[in-house]
Amino acid sequence: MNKYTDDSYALHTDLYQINMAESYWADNIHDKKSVFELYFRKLPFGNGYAVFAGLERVINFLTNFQFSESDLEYLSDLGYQKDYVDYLKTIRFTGTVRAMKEGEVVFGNEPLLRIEAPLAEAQLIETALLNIVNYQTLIATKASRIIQVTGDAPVMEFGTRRAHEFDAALWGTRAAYIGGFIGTSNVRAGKRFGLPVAGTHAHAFVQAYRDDYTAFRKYAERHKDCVFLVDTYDTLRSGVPAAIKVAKELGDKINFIGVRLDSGDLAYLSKEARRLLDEAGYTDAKIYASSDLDEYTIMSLKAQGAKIDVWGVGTKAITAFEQPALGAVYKMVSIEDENGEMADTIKISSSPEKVTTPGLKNIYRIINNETKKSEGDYITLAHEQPWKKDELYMFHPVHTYLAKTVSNFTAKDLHVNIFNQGELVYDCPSVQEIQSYLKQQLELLWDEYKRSLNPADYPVDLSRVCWENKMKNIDKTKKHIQKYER
Ligand SMILES: Nc1ncnc2c1ncn2[C@@H]1O[C@H](COP(=O)(O)OP(=O)(O)OP(=O)(O)O)[C@@H](O)[C@H]1O
Ligand SMILES: O=P(O)(O)OC[C@H]1O[C@H](OP(=O)(O)OP(=O)(O)O)[C@H](O)[C@@H]1O
Ligand SMILES: O=C(O)c1cccnc1
Repeated sequence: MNKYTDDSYALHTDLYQINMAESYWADNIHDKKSVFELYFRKLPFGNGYAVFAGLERVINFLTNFQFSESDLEYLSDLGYQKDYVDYLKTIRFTGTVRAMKEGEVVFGNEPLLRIEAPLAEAQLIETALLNIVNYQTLIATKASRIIQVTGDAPVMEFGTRRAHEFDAALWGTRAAYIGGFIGTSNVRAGKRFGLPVAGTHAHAFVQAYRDDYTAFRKYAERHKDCVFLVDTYDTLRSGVPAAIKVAKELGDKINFIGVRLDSGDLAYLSKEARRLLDEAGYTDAKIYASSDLDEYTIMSLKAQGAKIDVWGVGTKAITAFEQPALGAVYKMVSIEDENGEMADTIKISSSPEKVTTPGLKNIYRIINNETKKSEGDYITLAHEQPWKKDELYMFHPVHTYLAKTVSNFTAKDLHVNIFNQGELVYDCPSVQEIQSYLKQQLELLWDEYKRSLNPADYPVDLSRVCWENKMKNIDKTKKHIQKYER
């Protein structure tokens, strides 16, 4: 039996964060002001955009950030000295955070969260923030990708049984809803987040009653809304005819919503099921389909003329099938120097995409006032005021010859204030509001960025000031390092 109570998330971190914080504390630099940014470099699934999710849980985590007595006891047992453990006991999150709203359409190299906090605090929260944002953003993006293919047809989330354990099912379901799914079969997620819950029934129900007709009849005697699963024995000879028979017998006593197909050739079976339902007069009855569906299968089924009205998607959305992780990172961009001034920091790498962009920054979406479409995103140093400019010169930060001048634009600040020196200053919207926010933001994007196959590259540019500052820091840091090279 484990003697420690699992009663906080403060240790939901990598050991090296605790060790680094210990050195900062021992060296008395733990309270130095620092700035970190959380961002990913590459869009997942080859998609043209991603959907930011995870902020609500990040807020919960930071609000409650505190080592519990059992955390401290465990750290003591691991061998950490009493004076350091006593310091950890006092730690709370006292930083300032700006972040994208959940449901924001985001791209590579964009600061999704900007954390200004005492160095030790900023370090101790890194792992949990990445853990939350990486997963939820990945699932919201996968869901949105599926929604781009299904169009107006509703998609239900069915993935809990295949999710990577409880937390992934719960928060993944929420993320899928943000991405555009209309509801979930997970009842706990419904209760917790106010998501619509719905469902049909399983093959076991038909097996329990031995035949389709008896099973559907028993189901209908107790449940008004009926979607009958018709593929347990023989979809077209037994399942669909039994559904029609029960619908006729019970008439207005039930709301015969339709049937669900879960195996076989979904294109053929859906067309035949449609024909049988229409011939029986049930032209409004819906055909649900599930069975390892994802955006590719759905696209193919639509191309085959499948008559499917509602899609049930489980495994491949909740597990982010194809790409198991989003590679978001958390990088220091600025730290207080010996004189109490903020100084830029940079990480240089032989791969250009891994070189960080130094300084406290903001990010804007540049919206063309005539087309109402976005021209691209524009990252500036915090003191810049792009909204005051009449013209903006936007250029690719690596291939700088790719450039354009934009006029008559609105610069929308993509960050909102979340914490101000430890105080929460943001009201989390409901999941329904987040879902509709995403829909509105997608309207700003040309279709070329939204297609699932080979989408166009969306511009994420640095202002000239920000770009020049980055180049200056690369030179300066190289010179500094040369002094230590042998
Ligand atoms: N007409 C179709 N075109 C393309 N893909 C299809 C079509 N019909 C079904 N599929 C997909 O093909 C796969 C078929 O799955 P699989 O062979 O495992 O069996 P199944 O018919 O679903 O039966 P079971 O789940 O009982 O094993 C699923 O991913 C399904 O979504
Ligand atoms: O296919 P997914 O996208 O994951 O959707 C959820 C699946 O869960 C249920 O199947 P079940 O667990 O009974 O097993 P099955 O795959 O054999 O139908 C349901 O009938 C779907 O097939
Ligand atoms: O309600 C359903 O049809 C359902 C729920 C979970 C998994 N598969 C299907």
